[in-house]
Amino acid sequence: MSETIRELISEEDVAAKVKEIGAQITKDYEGKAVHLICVLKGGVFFTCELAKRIEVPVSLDFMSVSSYGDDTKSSGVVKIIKDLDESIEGKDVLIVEDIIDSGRTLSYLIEVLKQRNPASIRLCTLLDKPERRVKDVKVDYVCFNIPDEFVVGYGLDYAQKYRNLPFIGVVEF
Ligand SMILES: O=P(O)(O)OC[C@H]1O[C@H](OP(=O)(O)OP(=O)(O)O)[C@H](O)[C@@H]1O
Ligand code: HPA
Ligand SMILES: [Mg+2]
Repeated sequence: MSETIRELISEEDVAAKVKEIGAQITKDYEGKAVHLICVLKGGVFFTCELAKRIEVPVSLDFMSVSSYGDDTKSSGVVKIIKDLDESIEGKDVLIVEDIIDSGRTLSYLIEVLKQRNPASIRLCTLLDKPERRVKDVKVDYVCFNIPDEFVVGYGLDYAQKYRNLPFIGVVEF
């Protein structure tokens, strides 16, 4: 069975919105440094583009969690595959995600990171699917709200494919 991809958000629209959110973050963190935590693998493209649009000092760390495996449905179990390299104690942490869907991944991650005493913790996501929420998550920065469809591109995968698409597309089976 092979799938096709229908464009949902163009490369140009993503770039413009990332710039806008970067400017908002710059304003909100004025006089501080921001410690970005990229949630691998999906968050990596967005993190790189967003970091370039933030004009306060930025540091970066990476965490890898997985709940979807190669499926379009969450397993419901979030696993830490790679933890952070550095302590976040006293830092202003901004978690950067590609998508909040059921909310399971982020509600788990926020609980884990809160225990480590950061000065603050906020969440920025490229995409939000609010209709699908199972776990409540407070999202501070959202680039796009999207309908309940499985999307790929700009870091998001279906069975590890399509992460490198420069736009956001819907998978049609
Ligand atoms: O809100 P949720 O329902 O928990 O879904 C969102 C999470 O699922 C995806 O990760 P995935 O487990 O597919 O790992 P990946 O980023 O390596 O593709 C996505 O990148 C988010 O981290
Ligand atoms: O729509 C999606 N696409 C890719 N990965 C995902 N993980 C949660 N939702 C999605
Ligand atoms: Mg995935």
